Amino acid sequence: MTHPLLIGLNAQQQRAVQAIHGPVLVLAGPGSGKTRVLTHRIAYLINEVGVRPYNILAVTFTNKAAREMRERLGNLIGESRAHDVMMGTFHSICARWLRRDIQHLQRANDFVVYDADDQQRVMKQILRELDLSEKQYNPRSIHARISAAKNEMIGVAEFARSVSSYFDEIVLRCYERYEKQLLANNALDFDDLLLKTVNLFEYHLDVLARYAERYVHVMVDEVQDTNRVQFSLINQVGAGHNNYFLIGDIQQSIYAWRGARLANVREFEEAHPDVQIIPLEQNYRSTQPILDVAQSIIDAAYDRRHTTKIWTDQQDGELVSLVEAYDHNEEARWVADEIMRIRGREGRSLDDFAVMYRTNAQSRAFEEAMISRNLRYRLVGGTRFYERKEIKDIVAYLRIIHNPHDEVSLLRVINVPGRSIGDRTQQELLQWARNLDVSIWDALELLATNEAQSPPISGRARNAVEQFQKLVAGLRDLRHDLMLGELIQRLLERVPLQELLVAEYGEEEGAERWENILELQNVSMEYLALPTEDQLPRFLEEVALVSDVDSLDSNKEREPGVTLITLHQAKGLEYPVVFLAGLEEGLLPHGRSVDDPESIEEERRLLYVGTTRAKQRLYMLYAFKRATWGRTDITIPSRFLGDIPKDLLQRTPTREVKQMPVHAATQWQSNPPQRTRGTQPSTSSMWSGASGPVRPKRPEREPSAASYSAGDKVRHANFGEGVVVSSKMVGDDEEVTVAFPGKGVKKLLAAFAKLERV
Ligand SMILES: Nc1ncnc2c1ncn2[C@@H]1O[C@H](COP(=O)(O)OP(=O)(O)OP(=O)(O)O)[C@@H](O)[C@H]1O
Ligand SMILES: [Mg+2]
Repeated sequence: MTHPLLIGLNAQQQRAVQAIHGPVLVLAGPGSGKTRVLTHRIAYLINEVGVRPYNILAVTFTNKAAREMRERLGNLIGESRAHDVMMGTFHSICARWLRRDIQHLQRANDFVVYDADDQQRVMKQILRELDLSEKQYNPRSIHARISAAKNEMIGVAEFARSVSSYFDEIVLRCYERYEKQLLANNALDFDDLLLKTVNLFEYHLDVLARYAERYVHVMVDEVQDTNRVQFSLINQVGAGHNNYFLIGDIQQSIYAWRGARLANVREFEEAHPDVQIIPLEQNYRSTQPILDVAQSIIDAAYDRRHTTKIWTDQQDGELVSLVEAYDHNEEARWVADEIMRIRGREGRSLDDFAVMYRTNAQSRAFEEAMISRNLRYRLVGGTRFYERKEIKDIVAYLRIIHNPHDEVSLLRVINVPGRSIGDRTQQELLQWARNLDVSIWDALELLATNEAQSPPISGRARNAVEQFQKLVAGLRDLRHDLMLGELIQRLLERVPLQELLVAEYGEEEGAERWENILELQNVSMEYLALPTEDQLPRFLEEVALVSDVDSLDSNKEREPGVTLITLHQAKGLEYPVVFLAGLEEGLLPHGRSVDDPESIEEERRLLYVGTTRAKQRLYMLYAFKRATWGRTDITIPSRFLGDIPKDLLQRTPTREVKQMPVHAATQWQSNPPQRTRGTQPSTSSMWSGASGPVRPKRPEREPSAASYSAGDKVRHANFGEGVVVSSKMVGDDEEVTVAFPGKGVKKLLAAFAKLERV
């Protein structure tokens, strides 16, 4: 009889679930159920084999994936058991291990994790200290070099040995200081989380033994995108029981630029000759026409050693559409209109749609098009909640309450709200602390206890600094005894942030930002189940680790919306209807990669990943003209489009193109695009659409007239009833100013505010 946990799996998938001893590698194409198998396998191990959840380690690519997996697992075997499985990204798992064991590396357990923004602040401070100009030495590039070194497990000493250019010399000096600064602040950056864990295991075999014994099963999703340090971790922790379950797809490797190594998989096979390799061949996600297009893109790859064939029994389905728009604005408008058309026809939820693109900057046109049509959307990777200034301020306070030696956070809020501790005072304090070789916090304590000899500041500034020290020390005293929510409450009572926000941003924006802070209170509720003293550290850890994709479902009771997402972030996800936008030379493949055949191939795989996200309908778009870097240029369609046989695509004209005398598609039919390999395709041999007749520039759409006028009565979901004061068109949208009795005057965008007339 089939075990319940094997129902809904095909024979190959069942085999993968039941292969529970020794190393197992599942390398299979997109949509073949790898992630589903991983989830079922965990459930099977627990329910059927009797493995304790505590003994299972499962690594996912994003926190969102981990959450989803935990939820599905909860449905299969019950929430409490699912909860005990160690599941998360490499970063979140390492953070938890280090929290427990970093003292073996002579570091304190109350470390803070610096996110990208904090890392930049440190870098900038270092450039200042080294008297290097930010203009000449981009802090971001220097940090990227340091990060790449860390991912290759190259420390300062080893880096020093390999310095071969003047730039490296500069990076080395910054690297040294950067490490020192992080140590002094008791902070770890993202890369440290992995590197320090590998170090911990390398130098302390007794600690490693504990973990290696605990994790009887080690499972990793998206293994093709692991870098060197991540793979070392897998090998270290898995060595105890040798039960590895690694799944991935070589053709979907798209993170080489972040240090991902395909060689990891090959080396794993070499190191484990007994590895079982299980293929999965049936695709359950996409229709045949979509898979055919995907296959043709990947079949043209240089390296075809790993090409896996996938098949589906969903033979029917629409041909993939190829759409040429006039420019990026029309591209966006056309997509938005098409979403409305499909919705009208098929009654789909907005959740069914995703627009994918190569670069974040491409999102703007789509956002505008969605807003003007009143289509709700979710932008993945925009300004995230935790990157908003007011939230970062509160989090910085919470971090110094947790670890006052975190100087980045301390300097961030020492003068928030304004306490007359200006830049000069801060620099003097910093200098003084450096001379005494103590942290700024230690220096503040010396001041407060009057033990300081020749302190650098006096009078009002000193008084203000002492007040600040008292404030933080007072909150620190409470940190073990108060729930996270209560602690935030106390902080807000003592630091008048609400007034500050109103003073700084005005009534409306101030109120909006204050609401964000209140939202943080809601977040704190999620930690209620933890012991009081664990709530703050766990919260801080998770704040630092939320990745872009996680903002997808930050709001639990969210309303449906179109997803706007970059191709890199779309990995592992699926949507019924997908629009791939901007398939042009310079965007995909990206301009940065055109000189390097390896990078071109990675761009090809990126398109493959995008194509295989679609379940039922796929659109591939490019624009005839595009504005980039402030210039509008005529584009060349992506060379990858030339690899798709023309009978697999249907040309879908945009409204405007339809009126053209010479239709691009007709020329194309008689003049198919050439296959291009590694060379810049010439316009003439490619799409006639791009080189076709000169098209008239179409006027922008007439802005429509405002629909509200002064005196109209309206109702808003949060603010209640109000009276329209004025209304005007801003771009495509209507900005309505409404007076709500008792709530004040608000400026609202009609497309968002969902006002009801009363
Ligand atoms: N045996 C099956 N029967 C029905 N549906 C399945 C089966 N296996 C997988 N699916 C469904 O197919 C879709 C793709 O599965 P999944 O996301 O696990 O694929 P994947 O191999 O991880 O893809 P990717 O490489 O894109 O990460 C999911 O919606 C999943 O629920
Ligand atoms: Mg998957």
